[in-house]
Amino acid sequence: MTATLIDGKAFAASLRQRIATQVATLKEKGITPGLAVVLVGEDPASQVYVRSKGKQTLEVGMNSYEHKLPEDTPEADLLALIDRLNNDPAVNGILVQLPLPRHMDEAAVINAIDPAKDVDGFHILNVGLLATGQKAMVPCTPLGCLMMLRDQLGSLSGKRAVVVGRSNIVGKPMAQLLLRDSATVTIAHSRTADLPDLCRQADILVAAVGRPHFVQGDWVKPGATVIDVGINRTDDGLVGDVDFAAARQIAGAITPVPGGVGPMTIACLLANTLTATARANGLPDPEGLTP
Ligand SMILES: NC(=O)C1=CN([C@@H]2O[C@H](COP(=O)(O)OP(=O)(O)OC[C@H]3O[C@@H](n4cnc5c(N)ncnc54)[C@H](OP(=O)(O)O)[C@@H]3O)[C@@H](O)[C@H]2O)C=CC1
Ligand SMILES: Nc1nc(=O)c2c([nH]1)NC[C@@H]1CN(c3ccc(C(=O)N[C@@H](CCC(=O)O)C(=O)O)cc3)C=[N+]21
Repeated sequence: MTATLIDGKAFAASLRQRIATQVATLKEKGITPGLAVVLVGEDPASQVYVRSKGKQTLEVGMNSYEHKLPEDTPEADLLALIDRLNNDPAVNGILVQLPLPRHMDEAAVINAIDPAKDVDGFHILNVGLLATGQKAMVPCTPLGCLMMLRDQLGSLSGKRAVVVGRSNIVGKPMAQLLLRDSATVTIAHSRTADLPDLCRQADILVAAVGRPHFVQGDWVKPGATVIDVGINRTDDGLVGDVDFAAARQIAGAITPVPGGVGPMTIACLLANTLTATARANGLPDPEGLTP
């Protein structure tokens, strides 16, 4: 039996459709959500993401504001731009593309964003709200993974989940969301002992490592749901962190790369922008877009 393919591209398209409908309703009230994306430097991969984010933002009926700054921009200039965006009522969401140039203090920049406009969910206030089970802005990649897992499995309660990777942008918030849904969660990383054995216990296996084909087919529990967050550019094109060809023979369901988590990340960014806009206007959270 080969695994069910979890079609992130189609899931994201239907999510964007729902978002577009809700944006249209807001516009009737005279409210147009606005998303500002800030890119510092010339990284070609980042430019691709920023372009597709901008395009999809417009497609759902939101306003898109792009700010491209040169690589050698002083940190103070970036902080001044963030301050302007924080105070601009047309801007409901702010995303500063990471990684930042080495001369900048990433934490200081992220924490300068108004937490209510922090559509990445990286601000320490949002991290703390998520960790304590309060209403937060939730990081887009883990939120997209959660939506696909719930769609695939229904309840996650009591399932054993292993998250490989402990970054602030993927691994840790993914673990928080799984825990909130009452999965039994283990976070693995580069110092984890017996990683293959640990992975073999997982009903839900999330790979966010940044190494092409790192998770082997025989690390997968038969029937498990495998979420591949990895985006690795190789000579064979874009590949994930999971040996997809081998894993799909064993898993119950698996996300492909491309066409899995990536498109859901961008759709969830639009979802968060809509949520931030609703909250800024004292409206209830949009249906089905928050965890
Ligand atoms: N699809 C999408 O929308 C997105 C995809 N990504 C992709 O996801 C991947 C992960 O991203 P990100 O979390 O930012 O990456 P980081 O580099 O910040 O974190 C990688 C994690 O993997 C762990 N790791 C590295 N080597 C090993 C190993 N040999 N065994 C076990 N664990 C290991 C590291 O452990 P340690 O902490 O011990 O060093 C670290 O916790 C990347 O491919 C990235 O491109 C990222 C964001 C969004
Ligand atoms: N502040 C910030 N927030 C982020 O969310 C953020 C970031 N910085 N820096 C970079 C990473 C990476 N990331 C991706 C988004 C979409 C795809 C995506 O749509 N991928 C397509 C393929 C696109 C292609 O072909 O290159 C897919 O997987 O099908 C991938 C990766 C968001 N990130």
